[in-house]
Amino acid sequence: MDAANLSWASAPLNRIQAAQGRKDNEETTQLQVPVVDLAEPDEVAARKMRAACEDYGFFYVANHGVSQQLVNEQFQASKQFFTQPLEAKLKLKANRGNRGYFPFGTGSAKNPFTQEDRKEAFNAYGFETEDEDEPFHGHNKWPAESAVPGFRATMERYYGAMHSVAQRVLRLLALALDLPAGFFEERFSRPVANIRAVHYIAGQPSNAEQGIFGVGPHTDWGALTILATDNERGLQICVGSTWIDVDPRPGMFVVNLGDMVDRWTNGRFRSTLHRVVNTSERFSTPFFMAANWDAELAVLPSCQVAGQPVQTSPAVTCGAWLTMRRTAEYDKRRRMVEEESAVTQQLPALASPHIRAQ
Ligand SMILES: O=C(O)CCC(=O)C(=O)O
Ligand SMILES: [Fe+2]
Repeated sequence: MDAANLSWASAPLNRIQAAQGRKDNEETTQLQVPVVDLAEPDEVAARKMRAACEDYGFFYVANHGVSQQLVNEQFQASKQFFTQPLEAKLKLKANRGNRGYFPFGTGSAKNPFTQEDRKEAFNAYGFETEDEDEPFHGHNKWPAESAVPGFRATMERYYGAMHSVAQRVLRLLALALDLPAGFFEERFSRPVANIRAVHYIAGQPSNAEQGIFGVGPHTDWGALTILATDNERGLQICVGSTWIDVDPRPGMFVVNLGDMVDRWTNGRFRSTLHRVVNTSERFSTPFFMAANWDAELAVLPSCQVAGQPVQTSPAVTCGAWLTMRRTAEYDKRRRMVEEESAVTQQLPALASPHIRAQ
């Protein structure tokens, strides 16, 4: 390992501290999640992605190739879905497969230390199986075509577009790690991936001091998340001990890394704690992509650095990791989370004591 490789472990904090101390026209420069322009040559985009992944675990993507019309149609479809009477939505209530409808206040909080999230949501995956007992497997639960015309077709089209963006991001991510561009292809040949339409309810604003959130502080379980939001603010990420806003930017998506990339890279590329503090009604649609169900989450050889501890225990598969994170969520089994979860590793960084107090 050369000196340049050895320095990556301390690079993120150094860079962020430098950014915090910098003055620009007498005003302190605000920390800003960087933009990666997907139309730039691979080596340029990969270099920017590398810095963003080390410093923030978050970046915007511009020139991603998805039309604004499809993004708008998707939000229209999502609104139509949530406008249905609760009774109709409850017929699609999600079960073990994590597919279908998640009503407001029914245990969908991802962080066992906060109150339930102030949102309702709908999940559909890019694959279906006959096995309804296995977590994350089974059939999607679409509403009848007559109930929400065009919903399924629009969401499936949107899923396809997100999958294409994700594949481009994965190639750049491999280059950013000095690996061949196709390195991740095999691990994502049958990804556990889904779109999640989310509705943060009107009249249910967050209150961070009271531990009330649209989505409580959490890390994402998978490898990559590609997020579209409406124009309402709300997303915040934890950098050092500060929460910074990641506001909507026209024509761009927000991409963040999940726990799987954090594990593969031994923490070099971060799965960053984030939350939603919304003040009014808000719609967002994350696309979550985890690896193949049986992909191993062992640290990549190129990310094992002499002198750095390696996250080895236990070596898990993608499916085991997802199942464990979900079990921790639903059962609120704190000990399991404390032992295993990146959420807990980052919790001491939180400013508000209320979050842990419950
Ligand atoms: O709605 C957002 O802005 C982010 C949602 C999120 O972080 C999640 O669902 O994992
Ligand atoms: Fe998230």
